[in-house]
This record gives sequence, C-alpha cells and structure tokens, in this order.
Amino acid sequence: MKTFAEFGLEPKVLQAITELGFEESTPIQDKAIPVAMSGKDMIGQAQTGTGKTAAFGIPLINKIPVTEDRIVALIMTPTRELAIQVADEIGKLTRFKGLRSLPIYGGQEIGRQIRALKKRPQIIIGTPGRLLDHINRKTIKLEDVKTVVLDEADEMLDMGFMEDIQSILKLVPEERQTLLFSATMPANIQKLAQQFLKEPEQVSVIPKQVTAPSIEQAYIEVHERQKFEALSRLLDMESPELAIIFGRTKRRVDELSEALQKRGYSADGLHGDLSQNQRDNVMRKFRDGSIDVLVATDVAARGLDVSGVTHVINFDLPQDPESYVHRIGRTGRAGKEGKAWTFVSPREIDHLHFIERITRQRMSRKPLPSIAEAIEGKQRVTAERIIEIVQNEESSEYKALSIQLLEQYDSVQLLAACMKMLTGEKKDVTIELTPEEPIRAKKRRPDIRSNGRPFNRSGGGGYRGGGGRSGGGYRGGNDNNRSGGGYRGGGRSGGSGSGSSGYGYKRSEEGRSDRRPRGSGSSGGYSNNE
Ligand SMILES: Nc1ncnc2c1ncn2[C@@H]1O[C@H](COP(=O)(O)OP(=O)(O)OP(=O)(O)O)[C@@H](O)[C@H]1O
Ligand SMILES: [Mg+2]
Repeated sequence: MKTFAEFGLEPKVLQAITELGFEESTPIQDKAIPVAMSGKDMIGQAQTGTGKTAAFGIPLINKIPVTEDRIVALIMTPTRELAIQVADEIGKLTRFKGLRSLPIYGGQEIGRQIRALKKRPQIIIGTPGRLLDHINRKTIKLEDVKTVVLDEADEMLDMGFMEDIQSILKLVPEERQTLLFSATMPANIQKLAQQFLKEPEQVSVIPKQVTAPSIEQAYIEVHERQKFEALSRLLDMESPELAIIFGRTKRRVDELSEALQKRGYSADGLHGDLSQNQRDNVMRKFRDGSIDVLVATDVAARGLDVSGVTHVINFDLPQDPESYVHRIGRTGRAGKEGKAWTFVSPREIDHLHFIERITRQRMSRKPLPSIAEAIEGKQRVTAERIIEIVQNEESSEYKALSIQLLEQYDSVQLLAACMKMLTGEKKDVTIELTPEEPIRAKKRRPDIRSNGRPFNRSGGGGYRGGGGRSGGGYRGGNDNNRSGGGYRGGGRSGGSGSGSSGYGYKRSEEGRSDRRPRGSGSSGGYSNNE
C-alpha cells in the first residue's frame, strides 16, 4: 500500500484526498493510478467497495488544468443514482483544485441542466440516454473530450446501452484516453473494449473470488409464500443498522416496502418507475438514516456506496452471478464487514449453486430464523439502547421516579416492563405478496465449467461467451431503466473502521462524514441541485 503522496499528484489534489480521510491507497488505486496517469487506456477490475471511483477520479482531476473551460472529461454510469454519487465524489476530490463537474441524468428537468452547463464544467458525469439528448440538442459538445470513463461498463452493455455508447463515443476524438471499470468483467466486455479502447492495460485486483472477503454470505431455503415471514424474522434477529433488500420486480418492491411499513419497519422502496423526486427522497432518507431498510430492484445494485449498510438481503434470487456480486457488494465496503443473506426457493436451488460456482464462493446454509431468535434479536437491540443511555448518562431526569418505583416493585419486573414497552409488539397484520415465478437455472455453456474462470477477463470461452445477453426472458424482470434516476445532493460517504483490515482502507476520523447528507456536493465542483 502506498501513501497518496507517492503518486506525484498536485498538492491540491492531495489535499482533497487527505480531507476525504483516505490515508493509504487501496490495491486497485495503487495499480490503476499510475497507469491512468501515464495516459494509457485501461480496463480496471476490483472487488466491490474497493475505491474504483477514486482510482479513476484522482488521475482525471490531476490532469485537467484549472484554466480549461471546455468539457474535457466524460464519465458514463448506468444509473442516475450512480451518476450523482460519482459526481459527488469527483466534486469532493476537486474541492481545492476547483474544477467544475456536473451530473447529467434523465428525470431531471433538462432546462436546469442546460443552465448548469453554461457554467462550463470540465467534467460531465452522465447516464447515456440523457447525454445523447444533450448531444442532439447541442447543449453538450464532446469534441474536446480527452478522457472517457465507463463505470460499470458491463452493466451498461446489459442494459442495452451499447448503441448509445457507440453514438456518444463516435463524437469523442480518437486521441483520447478511455478507462473502463467494474467489479465484474463478463467476456462480452471484450467486445466493448476492442471497439473503444486502444491497447488497454488490464489492471485487476481479483484475488480468488470476485466477492469481497469482508462479506459473510448465507442463504435460507424458503418457499415463496413464507418469504415475508422469513424476512421479518431475519430483520428482527439481525437488527441491521442499514439494510438493502433486493426484489426482482418493481411490483415486488412496491408490495414489499408497503408490507414492511405495515409491520412497523422503517422502510421505503426504490425502482425505475418512481419519479425522480421520489427516488431522490428515498435515497436521501436512506443515506441520512431516517429509514433503515431500502427495498430496491437491481437499479440499486451497482456502485451505490452508502456507509453503514450492514446487510444485503436478496429477497428474490438474482438473475445472474454478476447481479449477485454487485448486490451483495452494497455492504462490506471499504474494509468494513457486511452480511449478505439470500432467499432461495426449493426450485431455485440449482441456480444458487450456479452462482456459487461462478463466484467461487460458498454461501453457508442457514435455517429459517425461529420466532425465538427474532424476539431475542429485538430484545438485544432494546437492551443495547438502554445500556447506551445508561453509559451516556442521558436519563437523570427519570431518576427520582425510578427510585420511587424501585421501592414499590421488583427491579427485574420493572426493567422487563420497560423493555417490553421499548421493544414494541409486532403489528399483527396479514401480508399477502403477489408470488414471483422462481428463476430457472440458466442454460450453461459447456465451457464454463471446463474453463472454470469466474468472470473471465481474457476474452473468449468464458461465462456468457462473447454474445451479450442471452435471450429468452433471461433478466426478464430486471428494471434498471435506461434513463437512470436522480438523487440530488450526493451525501454518499463511507468511513471505514480505520485500519480495520490492514488492507489500505485507513480513513482518518476528520475526513469522515458518515451519513451526513451533503448539500451541493463540494465547493469546488458545482452539482446540479442549486
Ligand atoms: N484509499 C481509500 N481509503 C479509504 N477509503 C476509501 C479509499 N478509496 C475509496 N474509499 C472509500 O471506499 C468506499 C467505496 O469506494 P467506491 O464506491 O469507489 O468503490 P467501488 O470499487 O467503485 O465499488 P463498486 O464496485 O461497488 O462500485 C467509498 O466510500 C470511498 O470513499
Ligand atoms: Mg464503483
């Protein structure tokens, strides 16, 4: 691991990194920053939550002169939320240097974006659809772009953005640097790379398995109709700080978040059919902790970095191994620990094993949490809250009455009554979810097993072959909608337990801004929200 000072970055960029609290570079940053600074094209792959954004962001910001007043860098992301989050991180990194960056995504009023573009940002972070819209309106010109980053390139392909990306890149001068990043690199990514990258250097930090080691993975075999009960017991037993629950379809997400609310959980849903305002709100509430359960489709699977996400629950089994890897990667980020639970119906068990094979990672089989475990979990949380109040001495105004009560009643009984009140009884409402079809095991190509390389990076012969999406309803329920979504004002931030892993994630306390929603990103860059 290096300190950032060793890369030969501008002092103002270094200062911003220090401000963010990054003390050492992560392994992918170690490898990718020098390559990016050399001007070469690059394919960068590393596990979820290992700092790929800064790996491309830092060299990008370092190389743009402050005097520049044209769009010289373009970053593309598959979803709106990700565009906003990346713009926020870029904004923070350029805080002292004072470059201007702007997120451009569907769902936000275009006039507002046009006005913001008049301030001459040097860096645009956008979703392909809306970018094209601006290009067609001539409100964005790409003739001066010198660096292009495709974040989550494989997902953009999967979402059918290939043509859009082609049209966009045709307008970018050949003389440019192109960087492509993702945690997963299915073989078809080579097609994109061949077309758009020039002799790219492959930079990857993939140890044995593609999922981050900090994530504990388990599954529960459960019938479709028992899933909700299983979920509510699991939530009680585990009492996550923040949890993301993935459902297969928009309807599922709507029903599930409503059902959770009815049962008294503080949950809300996110999917591509919500208005941008709604999406904004949900993300903001989740980031600042005013809801602690986010129910989402795969629209939230990629790239989102919300600190404090301790649990990911796959209420429905994901369609493919990549989706699994990215979904569970919303936890266990920046060296923190996380837990991933996956529900699988008996008929889907083959598909689960298929995912295990491709990710080269076993999930441990767990029984359905019992009612007793659920109750115990809830009581534990109550006890922790009580102890916290005791330790912080926050209850002195209750002392006089407490003494009186203790004179009359048994102390254990009193405390038990307090705990009962605090824990709250579960609201007894019947929940009926529309059942989802089980996922059928995907047709496997014979070369997958013989080749055995998860997320083959070397082209040819790997999982998914070169052929892009397989047809026939595979990924049918996915709703990553092309126009992306909007969450204004950034607020992502992830502190890591400093030095928790000795793996390059040290982050000093000053630099942490955990779960504090930020306003307009940072002073240097401007973001779209004002
Ligand atoms: N050198 C560093 N030290 C400490 N924390 C870091 C460092 N670099 C990045 N981080 C933090 O780690 C978290 C994850 O980073 P990032 O979102 O870039 O991950 P990623 O590799 O892009 O993951 P994904 O594959 O899910 O998109 C962020 O909160 C980021 O601020
Ligand atoms: Mg990322």
